[in-house]
Amino acid sequence: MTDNSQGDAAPAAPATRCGFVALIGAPNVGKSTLVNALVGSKVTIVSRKVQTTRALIRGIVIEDRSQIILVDTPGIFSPKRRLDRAMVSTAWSGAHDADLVCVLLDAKAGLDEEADAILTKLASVDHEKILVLNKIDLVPREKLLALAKAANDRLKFASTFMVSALSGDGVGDLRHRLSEMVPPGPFHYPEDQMSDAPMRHLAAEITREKIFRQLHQELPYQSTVETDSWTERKDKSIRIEQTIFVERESQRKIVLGKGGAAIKSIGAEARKEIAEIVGVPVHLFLFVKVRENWGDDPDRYREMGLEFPKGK
Ligand SMILES: Nc1nc2c(ncn2[C@@H]2O[C@H](COP(=O)(O)OP(=O)(O)OP(=O)(O)O)[C@@H](O)[C@H]2O)c(=O)[nH]1
Repeated sequence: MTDNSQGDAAPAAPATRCGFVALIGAPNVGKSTLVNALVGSKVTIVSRKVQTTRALIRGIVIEDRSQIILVDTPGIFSPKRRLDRAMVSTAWSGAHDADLVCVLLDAKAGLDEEADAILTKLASVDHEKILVLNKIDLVPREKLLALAKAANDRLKFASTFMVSALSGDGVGDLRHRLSEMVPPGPFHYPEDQMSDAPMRHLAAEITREKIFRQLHQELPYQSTVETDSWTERKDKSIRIEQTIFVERESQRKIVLGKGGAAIKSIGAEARKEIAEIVGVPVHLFLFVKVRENWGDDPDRYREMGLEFPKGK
């Protein structure tokens, strides 16, 4: 890693920043509207269909020299059924993995039961948190100040923003603050891949899930999947190439299966699910590669949207 902050060598280019920001809020607080306002028209947002099933990238913002990757945390509500509880715990783990947490409250609804449950739960998340009061166009100023104070009394927030995602009011300030708060580091997504990035990432997640479902008893370590290319063809179908990385030759054989049976079935399931989401036919090509020590490579963790465990 290079350090541009000291030394008297030639002046370095200003350092970049990049980080994952988890958006947390009860249903209907305006998350989608805010993502659209933050991102602008640059990046296509992942289909709404998949929001309820897994945490995923909602949009990528470039501000100054920072790349801000907005991640969704689906299903943050008071879970009643067991299945819902499992889903919510996945969502919260998304919050733990992110670099920053952005908590959205509906200013009109105030600190209702759902908002209260979220604030309680957030007490166990160590990352810096930003409070965003949305829909300020619907609420008189005094009420906003009282709500900001009440929420800050409940939980320590690094900053509080009052915005209207719908009108765009206050959104620029929020974007700027996020760009300052994400940690220093290289962009995770090259700028020429940004518009595909959410879909590439989601497609890799889907394949990873299929591998896990089919092979978790045989594969002791988690493999990692990367989408190498995503090309739209003339007939509107999409050609996707992915590489599955494993650590040993023996694991490669497991992923391939007898006569390629395992990879064929993983590919068929993943292809079907990706095609359902994108709504056009998909041609999926999977490759399996042995890459020793990928578990020690910070980039692989980033691909998975995880923090590289420090100090090891
Ligand atoms: N008046 C007003 N309405 C808003 C604002 N932001 C969002 N809304 C409305 O609130 C409703 C819910 O917004 P969504 O962005 O779909 O909220 P969400 O449920 O958090 O998003 P998802 O979880 O992605 O479905 C929509 O009708 C929006 O138009 C705002 O700043 N002001």
